[in-house]
Amino acid sequence: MTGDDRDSGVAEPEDGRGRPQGRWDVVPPSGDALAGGLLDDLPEQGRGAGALRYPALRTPQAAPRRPGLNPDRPPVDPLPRVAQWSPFSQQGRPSVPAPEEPSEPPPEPVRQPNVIPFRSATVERTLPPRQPVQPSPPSDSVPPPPAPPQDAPAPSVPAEPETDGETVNAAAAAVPFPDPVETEPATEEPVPALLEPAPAAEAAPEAAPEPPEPPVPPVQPASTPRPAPLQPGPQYLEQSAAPAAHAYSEAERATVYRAIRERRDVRAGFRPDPVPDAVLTRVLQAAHQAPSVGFSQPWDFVVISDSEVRTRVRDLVQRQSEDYARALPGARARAFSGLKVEAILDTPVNVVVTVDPTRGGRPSLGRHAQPHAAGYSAALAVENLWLAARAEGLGVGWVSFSAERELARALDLPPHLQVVAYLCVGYVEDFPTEPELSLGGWAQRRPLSWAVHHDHYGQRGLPGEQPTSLLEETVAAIAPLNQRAVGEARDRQARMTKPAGSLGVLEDLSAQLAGLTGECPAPLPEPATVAVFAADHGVEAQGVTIWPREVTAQMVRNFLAGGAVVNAFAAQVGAEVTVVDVGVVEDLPEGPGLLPRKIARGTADMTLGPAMTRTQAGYALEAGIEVARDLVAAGNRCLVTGDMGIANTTASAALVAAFTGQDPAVVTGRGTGVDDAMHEHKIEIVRAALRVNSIDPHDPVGVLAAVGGLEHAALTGFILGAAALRVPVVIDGVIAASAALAAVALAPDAVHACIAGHRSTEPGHTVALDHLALRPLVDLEMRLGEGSGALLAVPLVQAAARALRDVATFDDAGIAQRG
Ligand SMILES: O=C(O)c1ccc[n+]([C@@H]2O[C@H](COP(=O)([O-])O)[C@@H](O)[C@H]2O)c1
Ligand SMILES: Cc1cc2nc[nH]c2cc1C
Repeated sequence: MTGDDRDSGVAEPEDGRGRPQGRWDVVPPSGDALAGGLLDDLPEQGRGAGALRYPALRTPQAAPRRPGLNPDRPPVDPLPRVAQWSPFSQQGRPSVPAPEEPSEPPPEPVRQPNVIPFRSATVERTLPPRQPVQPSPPSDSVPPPPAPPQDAPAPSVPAEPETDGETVNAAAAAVPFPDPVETEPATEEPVPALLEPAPAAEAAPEAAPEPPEPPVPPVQPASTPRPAPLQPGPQYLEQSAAPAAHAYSEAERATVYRAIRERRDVRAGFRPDPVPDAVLTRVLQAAHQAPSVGFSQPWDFVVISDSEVRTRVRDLVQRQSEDYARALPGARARAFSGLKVEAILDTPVNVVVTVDPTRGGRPSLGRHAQPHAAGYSAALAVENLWLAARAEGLGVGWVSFSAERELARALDLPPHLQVVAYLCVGYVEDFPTEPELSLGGWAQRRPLSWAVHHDHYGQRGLPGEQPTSLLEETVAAIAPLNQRAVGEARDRQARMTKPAGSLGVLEDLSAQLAGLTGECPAPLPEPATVAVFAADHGVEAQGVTIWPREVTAQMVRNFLAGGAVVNAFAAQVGAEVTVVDVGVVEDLPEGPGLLPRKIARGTADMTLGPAMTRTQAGYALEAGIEVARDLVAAGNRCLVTGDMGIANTTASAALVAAFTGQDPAVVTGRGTGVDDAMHEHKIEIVRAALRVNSIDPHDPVGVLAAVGGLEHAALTGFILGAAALRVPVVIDGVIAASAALAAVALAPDAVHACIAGHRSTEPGHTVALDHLALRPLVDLEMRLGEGSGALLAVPLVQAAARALRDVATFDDAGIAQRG
């Protein structure tokens, strides 16, 4: 073992299970092998048709291909496309049992009788009928929703409420979400973005008010006659039966929604004017009226104007933000340097909101089961303060760049109090029209529809809409390249100060980026981020790799510690690394950089039956889509695929064979480095898996479930998610390419979002890329995985976009064109 190996904590091939390197003798499929399988005990396993399942995803024959970047490209795949597959279930999502739990035998090869056309009106859903929402009684902790009178017009409410961190549309440059997508014919009409529309014109904030001369209104203003307090009991029930009885007038409701919509986390542009005591008291009163668990009112407000105290806090914050900035990769660091994180000394007053989690002592109604509820209550006080401040024309900035205990000490808080929020409060020159973080492209607002589920998590849709599955919705959003933008790119390339065609493949690439984003030139594909999907494989038991399964978890730890090749290459190209555990057998440490999305503790041995259930494959697909969504909403404009999973080149070979029809001998490679004998054996194992599982390439989810891995399914979702959001996704080696085959089988136009980062030495990779008609950008005889090859291609992708954006035309530069 080398010193490096020891450092990384990665076991060598002969480690752990006493398996000598080069071992190739086969463990024949047997009941014993099954008992040791990794398949989780999900409800439908081997339990027949009545149990929870994902119906087969099938579509009628694909429509003729629409024009892509290269009309001469061979059709990607003759398979019928996508389908109906529903993650809906009446049962909760099963938890992942501990590894030592005995697992059930894997299911029978999945047969799906209930094949239904995609988006057919006749799709049978398991959803119970939606009940009308009853108005809830007012209480201290649940404010009544303002139900509009049935016959009254709806109040002018923007399509979307707001959170902090924030919006999107104001800065077009900050919006990599799908925008104008043209199906033929080309049109200037933008296709609605996946993001919510901009707030209506009426939502535009007024000019910041002059700090008012404080005519001090009463602390409890009573602008409207107060209705008689409701009494509990029958009378109360009667009153609540009339839905509109307690609604505010339309104008009043519009004002409430306006304050919510226009609240901003303000960092800059504060005025020095003092906040009058009466105004500050009103705002604090609003905070103090917040709902709280068990009516415990666990907050205190420390109002700070002393500049010495504020300087102390500012110094703490500065130190933390410098540490944070140092850890950021390229494009993120540049964006962060332009952000103002605090206005501690720029505001006349700071307010610290604290929580006493012990307030009220023992009879802690509501807190006994949910100990965090005290902190949540204090956060509600913060929101009340924020809204009231907005109504008063005061800006508020929440500074969270300081370690809580450090801050508590700096503020001399008693040890039983915790800091919930440090707020900078003052009058402002202006309120930003959109959240500052979205104006700067740091993050984007997630559409409301992403966050609303019905009855069961995963049944998504706005109220009144028919819920759809994430896969269905994602596939439906995938469209061809925008031919207008492609044409503009080609036209511009012809006029750029370079001989025609001299940028070779990069010209195709920049036109693809323009067509994908619907903009010419396309926005620069940065920041880039690599998502490394990690999982284990039951087929590892068949002796198809020289490395023990435990290395998967060990390498994940290495990724998180920053010690792997993916970390080095990501640092080199300024990308962020996110590791996604979709199926590692071991428990992994919680912490930054790891997304815990474990669906099962590895797959079952695919030579004995399906590697996964359809449900597992479906959850993994969804996990991948959600990771893509989250990374794009977090401001990333270039996604990179990564993988880690001992034995996953075997599953990749099986997938490539299944989707391309090639013989296992052609597509099966040596993975991490097997010798001739083990290679022959590996080919036979792939053959066995394809034989045992009845493979129907027209059912991509079925293929993934039969011979794929959890990371393959998640990568498929990741690629589909990127394509739906019209963000480029750089494909790494054979694992990602086999997932791309599944993605393109589900949604043929997904290929337009794909950029082949490199060519791995695995033969199946070349077969897959040829099938997809993708040309790799880098060919360095690499075969590592992790996203390493794709990361090396990221600067090329960015250079292609930059050339189209920055290079002058002959006209601009006053250079005569030949001929
Ligand atoms: O990306 C590739 O083309 C590639 C080629 C060979 C090996 N790998 C990596 O090696 C591991 C699987 O190799 P094996 O031999 O255990 O199947 C897995 O973690 C992959 O990321 C990856
Ligand atoms: C050490 C090691 C590192 C890897 N990275 C991706 N796959 C891998 C497989 C092994 C064995």
